[in-house]
Formats: sequence, structure tokens, C-alpha cells
Amino acid sequence: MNVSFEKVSVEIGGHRIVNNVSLTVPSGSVLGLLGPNGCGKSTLLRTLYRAQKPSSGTVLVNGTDVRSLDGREVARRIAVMAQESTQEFPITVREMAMLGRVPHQRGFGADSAADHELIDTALREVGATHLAARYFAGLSGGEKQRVLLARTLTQQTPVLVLDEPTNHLDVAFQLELMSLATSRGITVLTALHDMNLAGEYCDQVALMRAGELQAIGRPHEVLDEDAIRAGFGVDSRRLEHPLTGRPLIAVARITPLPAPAAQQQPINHETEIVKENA
Ligand SMILES: Nc1ncnc2c1ncn2[C@@H]1O[C@H](COP(=O)(O)OP(=O)(O)OP(=O)(O)O)[C@@H](O)[C@H]1O
Repeated sequence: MNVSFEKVSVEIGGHRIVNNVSLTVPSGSVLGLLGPNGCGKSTLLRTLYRAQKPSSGTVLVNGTDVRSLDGREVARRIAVMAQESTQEFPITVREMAMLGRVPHQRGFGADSAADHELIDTALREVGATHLAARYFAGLSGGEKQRVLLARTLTQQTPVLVLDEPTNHLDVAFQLELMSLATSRGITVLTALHDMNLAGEYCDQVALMRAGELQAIGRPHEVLDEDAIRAGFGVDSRRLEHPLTGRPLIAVARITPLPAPAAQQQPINHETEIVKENA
């Protein structure tokens, strides 16, 4: 299923958080959303899965306005792995993974043998079989990420939204997660901070700044030194990854940020960028 944002703007508390963003993600392709902290990546993604109403513009899934779908219809089309999980109530890992099947069940329908098979497969794929009987709330950050990924896989949707999915993950599972998510032939939209993961796994990257879309295209087209300096205020060089041949962005020192746009907070952003690239 393809996904289109058409002139999407979001205003919250009188502030324009997303400004007139239009972009299309072709069916089965992977879009990486990049940009500094607070530039509107999550907010834009939230308009896709109806967690945030656009103040203007439309978000379409295969030509259907997501606002015209009910919650269950959205959940059958779009699975979401969001940044923070607030689901701290006492359920086990297996039960958490089973929640992915809810949009496919009727009423209070019992879990079928096929559902259980899907759970087994998903937990195995994310390396969480051994955690199945544990309480979700008691897991480490990385273990929780694995289980939340398993839940999105059991949901079996044609569209997958990942909001900074590699937070908390060790380096091997970062690669594994991106590979699991992007090798299923489904449409993936993911907010990322790691430009090299974006270069490795995304068909398109979109660079956002202060709520606006600065550039969109193939990773090697968008992730150039000028765009990275304009977006993040850091110097960089684009190399070729010696193992994969994909773009490899080496980030170096901070350069003065360009004049901040209205709703950016340049001091905070700069602090974050220093931390992330240290
Ligand atoms: N519900 C809300 N109420 C007030 N402000 C909000 C709300 N949601 C988002 N914002 C603000 O909108 C801006 C964009 O937030 P968003 O989470 O979309 O950014 P982001 O690009 O995903 O950031 P990060 O990389 O830090 O996750 C931020 O300044 C944030 O504080």
C-alpha cells in the first residue's frame, strides 16, 4: 500500500509543528525521516496512524483518507512501534505480542491456533522466545523494543511505522531490526537519527527541519554535506561503506547553526547534536 501526505500541517497550542508537508511513499518501499530533535518527525508520523489530526491537508493510504477509517481499519493497515511505551500494566510478553492480533479478531474472539503460531514465529524472529512468560514491564529497554517489534509483526499490516526504533538496541539488533522490518515487502516509514542506518536500509530519505520538508530522495542524493550542515549544523563527509557500498556519513565538528526558524530551540538542539555525535 502506498502512503501519501498531501500538504499536511499540524498546529498544536497555536504553534505550527508541521508545515505543509507533501510526500509519497510507494508501496513496498522504505522511507527514513531524518532531522534534528523536535523538527516534527513523530508528529508527521502520528498523522498517518491517526494519533494526531492534521490542521490542514490529507494523509492517504492507497488513496483512502485515514480520517475516514475507524480504529480497527487503521490497525489492520498500519502497525506502529512508537518511541515510548506507556503499557506498563501487568501483561506477559506473550500477551503483549498477542495484542497485534486484536484488530483481526471479531468481538472478544478467542486466540486461534494460527494466532499462536504467528506469535511463536514473531517472538523467534526478534529473539524473544525465552522472554515469553516474563512480564513486559520488567524487561530492559532493548528487550521491550524486541517485543514491541514482535507485536507489530503479528499485526501483519501492509504498512509499518517505526518511530526511532533503534533506541536502546545493541548494535547487532539495530541491524537485525532494520533488516527484519525492511525485508518483508511492506511499506515502512521510520523516523531515525542514525544517518548510516538510513543510508543502509531506506529507499528514500526525507530531511525535515523546523516542521518543513527540506529534501527527499534516495539516500545518496539527500545525505550530502551541505544538506547535513544546513539540517544539523555539523560538518560531515560522505564515504562509501567498505562492506556494503552504501553511503557512510562521517560526522565531525560543529559549525555555527544557520539562523533558527520560529519554533526551533537552537540551544537545546545543538546540545543534543553534540551528545549524539560525540
Ligand atoms: N502534544 C504536544 N503538545 C505540545 N507540543 C508538542 C506536542 N507534540 C509535539 N510537540 C512539539 O512539537 C515539536 C515536534 O515534536 P516531534 O516529537 O514531532 O519532533 P521529532 O522530530 O520527532 O523529535 P525527536 O527527534 O526529538 O523525537 C516539539 O517541539 C514538541 O515539543
